[in-house]
Amino acid sequence: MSALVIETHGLRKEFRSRRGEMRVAVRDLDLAVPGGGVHGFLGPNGSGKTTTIRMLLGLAQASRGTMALFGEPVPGRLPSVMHRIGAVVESPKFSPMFTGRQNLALLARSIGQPESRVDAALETVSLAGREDDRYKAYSLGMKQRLAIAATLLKDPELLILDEPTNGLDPAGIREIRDTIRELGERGVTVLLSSHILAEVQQVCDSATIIGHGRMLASGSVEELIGTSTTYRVRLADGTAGAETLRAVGMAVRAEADHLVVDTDSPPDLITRTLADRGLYVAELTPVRADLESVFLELTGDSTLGAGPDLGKQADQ
Ligand SMILES: Nc1ncnc2c1ncn2[C@@H]1O[C@H](COP(=O)(O)OP(=O)(O)OP(=O)(O)O)[C@@H](O)[C@H]1O
Repeated sequence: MSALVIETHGLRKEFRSRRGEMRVAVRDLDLAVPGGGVHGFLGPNGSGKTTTIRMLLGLAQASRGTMALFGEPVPGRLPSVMHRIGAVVESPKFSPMFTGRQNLALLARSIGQPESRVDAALETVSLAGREDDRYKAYSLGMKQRLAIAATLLKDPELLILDEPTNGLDPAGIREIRDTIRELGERGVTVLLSSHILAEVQQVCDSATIIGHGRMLASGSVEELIGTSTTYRVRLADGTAGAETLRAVGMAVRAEADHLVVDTDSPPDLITRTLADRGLYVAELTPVRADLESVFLELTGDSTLGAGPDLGKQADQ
C-alpha cells in the first residue's frame, strides 16, 4: 500500500459553460499528501481547490486522471475507505433548535457510532462548556467547530477541510487553527485548503500550492514559504542598529528611514539586542510575505485566480 494518504495523477476537471465554452478548473494535477500532520492546499480563490476535493470525495466526476486515498483507487474503492475519512466541504445541516451535543448525539446514532464519542469530539474542538447551548445561538466559529466535531465522531485518519476559517472573526480563526494543529499533532492527516498564506505558514507542516488548477510547488512549508519573519525596524541611529543586529546573525537591509530585518528569532530579541546597546526602537512591525509575492516568485505571474480567461488559456 502506498505511504501517501492522498494521491492524484494527471487529474483534470473540465466544465462546460452555459455558452458552451470549455473551462478547465483542474489541469493535470499530481497531488501527493503524505500520512500524518497538516498539509496545506494553498491557492487563490478559483484555483481549483474545492473542485479537487469534491472529486476526491466522489462529489464530482473527474474528466481525466487517477486518484487514490490510502492507496485505494477512488472513486471506485471509496466505500472501502470512506469510514477513515472526515470532511467539511459544505456547511453541514444541523438542527438550529437542538443543542450542539444533541446534534452530535443524533449524528453519532445515525452513522452507527457510540454516543460516548460525542464528549471527546466536543472537547477536541473546545466546545465543552457550550455543548448545551442551542445551535442557533452559536457563533459562526462555534458552528464551524461543531462541523469539525461531527467529522471526528468516526475517529478519522484523514480530515479534509475546505477553507474552514472563511468568514470567521479573528478569535474564531485562532480557535479553528489551534484545533487543526492539535489534530495534526495527534497523528491525523489533515488536508487544509486555504487561500491564506499566513494560515498555511502557521498551521501546516507541508503544502501544495496551486494556481489556475495546476500544481506550482509542493514540499515542506519551510522549503516553500520559509519560516523566518521580516520586520520593519525604525530607530534613530540606523547604522549602529544594523551593525548590532548583524553581529547577532540577523540579516539586515538598510532602507531610507528604517531597517528590514529577516530573522527566525522572536521580535523581542531585536528590541533587547538593540536596547542592550542603548539603541531604542521607535517602530517594530512584522512584514508578512503574501500569497501574491510567493506566486510571483513561482510563476512570474501575479494573476492568481482562474480568471475570466480560464477557458481560453493555452492548455500546455
Ligand atoms: N459546477 C461548476 N460549473 C462551472 N464552473 C465551475 C463549477 N465549479 C467550479 N467551477 C469553476 O472552476 C474553477 C475552480 O473553482 P474552485 O471552486 O474549485 O476553486 P477554489 O480554489 O476552491 O476557489 P474558492 O476558494 O473560491 O472556492 C473556477 O473558475 C470556478 O468558477
